[in-house]
Amino acid sequence: MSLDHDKISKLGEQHPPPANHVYAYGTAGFRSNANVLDAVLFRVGIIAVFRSMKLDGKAVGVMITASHNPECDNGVKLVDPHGDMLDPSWEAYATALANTPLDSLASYCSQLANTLKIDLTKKANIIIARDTRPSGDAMLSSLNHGIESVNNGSVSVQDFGLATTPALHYLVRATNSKGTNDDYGEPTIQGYMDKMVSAFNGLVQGKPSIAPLKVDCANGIGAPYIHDLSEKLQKVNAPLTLEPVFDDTTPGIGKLNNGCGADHVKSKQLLPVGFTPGPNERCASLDGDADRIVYYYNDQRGNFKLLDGDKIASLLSVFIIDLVEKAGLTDTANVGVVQTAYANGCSSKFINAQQVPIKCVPTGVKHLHHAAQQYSVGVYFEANGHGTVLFSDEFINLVKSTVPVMPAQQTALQQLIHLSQLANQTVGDALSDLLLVEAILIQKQWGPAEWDGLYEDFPNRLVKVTVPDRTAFTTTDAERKLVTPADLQKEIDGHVSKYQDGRSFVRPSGTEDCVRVYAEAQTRGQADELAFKVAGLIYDKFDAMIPPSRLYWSPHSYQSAIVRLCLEEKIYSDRELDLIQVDLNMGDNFHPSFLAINPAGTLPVLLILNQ
Ligand SMILES: CC(=O)N[C@H]1[C@@H](OP(=O)(O)O)O[C@H](CO)[C@@H](O)[C@@H]1O
Ligand SMILES: [Mg+2]
Repeated sequence: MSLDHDKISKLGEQHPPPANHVYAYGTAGFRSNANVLDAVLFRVGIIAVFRSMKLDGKAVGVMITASHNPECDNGVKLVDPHGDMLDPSWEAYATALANTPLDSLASYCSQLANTLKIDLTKKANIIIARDTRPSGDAMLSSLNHGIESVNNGSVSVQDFGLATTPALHYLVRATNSKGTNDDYGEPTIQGYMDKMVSAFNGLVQGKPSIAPLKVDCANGIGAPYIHDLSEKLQKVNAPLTLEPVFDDTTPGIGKLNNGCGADHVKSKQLLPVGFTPGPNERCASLDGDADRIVYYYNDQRGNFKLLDGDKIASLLSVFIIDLVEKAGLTDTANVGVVQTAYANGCSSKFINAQQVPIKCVPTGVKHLHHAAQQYSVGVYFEANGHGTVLFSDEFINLVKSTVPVMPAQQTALQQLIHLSQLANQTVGDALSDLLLVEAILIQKQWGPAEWDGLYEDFPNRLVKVTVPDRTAFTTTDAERKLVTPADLQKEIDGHVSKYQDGRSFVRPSGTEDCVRVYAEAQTRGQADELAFKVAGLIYDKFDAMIPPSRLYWSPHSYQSAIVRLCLEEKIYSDRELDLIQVDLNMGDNFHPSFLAINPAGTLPVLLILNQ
């Protein structure tokens, strides 16, 4: 059987790629402004069918989302039959197909099917979902056209409409495992919710309730899910009440992720705009597709305190180790935590002190997920709040086959089973993580301050630097050290050595055209200063490529670098800037200053000194 070239060409012509646009299937699939994605969606439809045919008709997932990005963006990523990310070897095929010119599209499809040895007579099953973005409908229709263009009559499509990313991952795994020994659950949204609620209930039954949790839904798809979850918890009299805020999902009014959501809170280290929780009130923020969550609260003195992915991982690992010990499995099971270079140094110290091994891997969920699979119980979290807990089959079998000798051991064994059913086994999941955290807080009867008291974070700063060519930056040691540009690492180390507990690294972003600079140190001022000094090194190196400055004075090279950064990212009007007072104690010429960061939250755009 061969492909119908006419059909592919005719349908493909309705979705022409824009001129001179190069696409890449990155860490988060294809992602950019929605207005250049039409052709990509069409081609992803083709790849999805091929992938499913190649895997004997097992369901593969397609999620249309741009997560925490602004509402005008969109994106698409593929989910493999087990519910995890697309096999990396296929990322290259997806990239190649997305960049194929229209006139060779049909022939390239045949070539690809040939290379991949795809039996074109096979069935294919595609499961689709999308987030609340206004461009979602058009994206969906391009995707369906792509699927149709290679439909041999045995392609089935299940469209779940608006859904969160982790729900889609669940649906794919549940669909493929239905009726097997490895049944993951009912392949419906209802089944997804019910599985979590029932596992949560198992963990908290009979416990006294704790204060309500305010949940910032980023004005995204998480909103209806949190409302639904809240009703379900009420129905079963769970000791937890959810209070959704930022839950307006009206498309096209620009509210999605705007001044709210997990990315805003984590990267700006600020509350959602206009949100004023009372002292010690526990709050959480989801991102636009509800696969990330961060917690926070204002302490008694009104200081904003962030409980990010590292704090969540720490809470989970403390709880899990205790359960494993009570279950009598410490000698047979290995519990481990997987982090990236962005994990706060204090979290790593804390986790190590609990005798839990930590593995540091490169940024990107696929790396964390893979590393966590090596443990009996693998807790993985990116600092930005994306993560989950994976339980190996061997460990679950061990728990099920262990005969308890004491009631406390029996309880611990049962709780481990509930935990394994509550934690999403396919991908980071804001709802499942929320319930995991809440179950632990309920068990411990802790408020946010007690949880926060596990350890105190080092202040840290993340800035992004636009460079002419980010591929000039290569790294080693799980991205913590630069290999190229030559000698830059030595210069970074030189700066770092001047700070007590200082740490800083530079790596090229996998999702944006920039390099990221991370720094942490003992005080906020030192962390900022170190980040800017390292950012300055990069600017000084690439001096010639930076547009001429028309701004301010520059007594020190790195400072001029910061000022020049403004031009790259354009100057925003005063009203758009968030002014944060920082104490930049950088030598005699410097005085307490104001640092302004742009609305994206990462880049310093203006330093007003001598105020
Ligand atoms: C510092 C940071 O938060 N980086 C994010 C970001 O990757 P970059 O490669 O840094 O652009 O997007 C990834 C995909 O969403 C996410 O996995 C990762 O944590
Ligand atoms: Mg997301």
